[in-house]
Amino acid sequence: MDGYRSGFACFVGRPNAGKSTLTNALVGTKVAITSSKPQTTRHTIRGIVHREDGQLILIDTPGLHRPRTLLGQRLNDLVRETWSEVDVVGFCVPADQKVGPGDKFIAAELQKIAKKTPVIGIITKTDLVPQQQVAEQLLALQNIMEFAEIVPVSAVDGYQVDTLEKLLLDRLPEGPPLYPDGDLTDEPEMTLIAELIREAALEGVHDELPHSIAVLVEEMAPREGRDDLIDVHANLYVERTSQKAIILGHRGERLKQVGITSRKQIEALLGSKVFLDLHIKIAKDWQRDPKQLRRLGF
Ligand SMILES: Nc1nc2c(ncn2[C@@H]2O[C@H](COP(=O)(O)OP(=O)(O)OP(=O)(O)O)[C@@H](O)[C@H]2O)c(=O)[nH]1
Repeated sequence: MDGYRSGFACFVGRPNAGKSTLTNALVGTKVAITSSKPQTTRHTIRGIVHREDGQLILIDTPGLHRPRTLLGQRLNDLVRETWSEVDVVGFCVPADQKVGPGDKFIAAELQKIAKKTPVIGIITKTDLVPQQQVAEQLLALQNIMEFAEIVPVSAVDGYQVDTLEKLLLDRLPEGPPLYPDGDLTDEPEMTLIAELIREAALEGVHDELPHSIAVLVEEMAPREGRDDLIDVHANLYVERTSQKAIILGHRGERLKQVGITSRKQIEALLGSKVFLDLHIKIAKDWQRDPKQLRRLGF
C-alpha cells in the first residue's frame, strides 16, 4: 500500500453553502440530509470516500452562527472541536452569493482555531452562475485568507468533484485505511433514519419551526416471524401545541405525507420493507433545556 493516504476532512461555510450536498456527491450516497432551510445539519455525520490511493473520511458539521440558544452554543462548540481535529478543511462559499461578513467571520475563526490545518477554498454551486462570476468569486475569496488551494465545483452537475477529492486526499497523512472497504458512514442507522424523518417533516415549513423539530427513533426491530419487514417506532418532537398542529396538518394529512415520504427513503436505506410508526410529542422549549437536549442526543 505504498503512498496510500487516509484521514479526516470537514467542510465549513455559512448555512446553506452546500456542504451536505457536496458530502453526498463525494460519497455517492445519501448520508447527510440536505434541505433549502439553513442549519438543518445537527449531527456530525461521516461519509467515507474509498479510492485506490486512499480513504477520505468526511465529517459534516453544522454551520457556525450567532448562538441564541443553548443548542446554538453546543453546535458552535462542536464545529470548533471538529476543525482542530481534521487533517484538512474545505471552506465552502457559494458561487451565487457575494463573499460577505459571514465568510470573513469563518475565515478569522479558522485562522484562530486551526492555524496549522490546510484550508481548501471551495466555490460551490457553480452551475448557478456564468463562468465570469465564478472567476470573480475566486478573486474575492483569495482576499479573505490564505488558502492551500481554491477550486470551483458543482455538486449538482458533478463539475470538478473528482478534482476536489484528489486535492483533499493529497493533504492526508500516509497510512492504512481506517474503515473497512464498503463502509459509507459509521453513523448508527437509527440516527440516519431520524434524520430522514426530520428532513421530510421540514419540507414546506417556515420560520422558527425547523429549529423546533427533533426526531428520535425509539425502537427498531424485524417484525416477529417475518424476515422482510422492519418495524420502526419514532417520535417527532416539537416545542409547542401550535407547532404540533402545523406538523399534523388538516386531519393529519401532513404527518401522513411525512410518513410516506420518509418511509420510502428508510426502505431504500435498509433494503427492506418498513412499517413506520410515527408520533408527534411536545417537549416544551427543548432547545433551551439541557436535560431534554441530552435525551434528544445533543
Ligand atoms: N444548483 C445547485 N444547488 C446546490 C448545490 N449544492 C447545494 N445546493 C443547494 O443548496 C441548498 C443548501 O445545500 P446544503 O448542502 O443543505 O447546504 P449546507 O451547507 O449543508 O447547509 P447547512 O446544513 O444549513 O449548514 C440546497 O437547497 C441544495 O440543493 C450545487 O452544486 N448546485
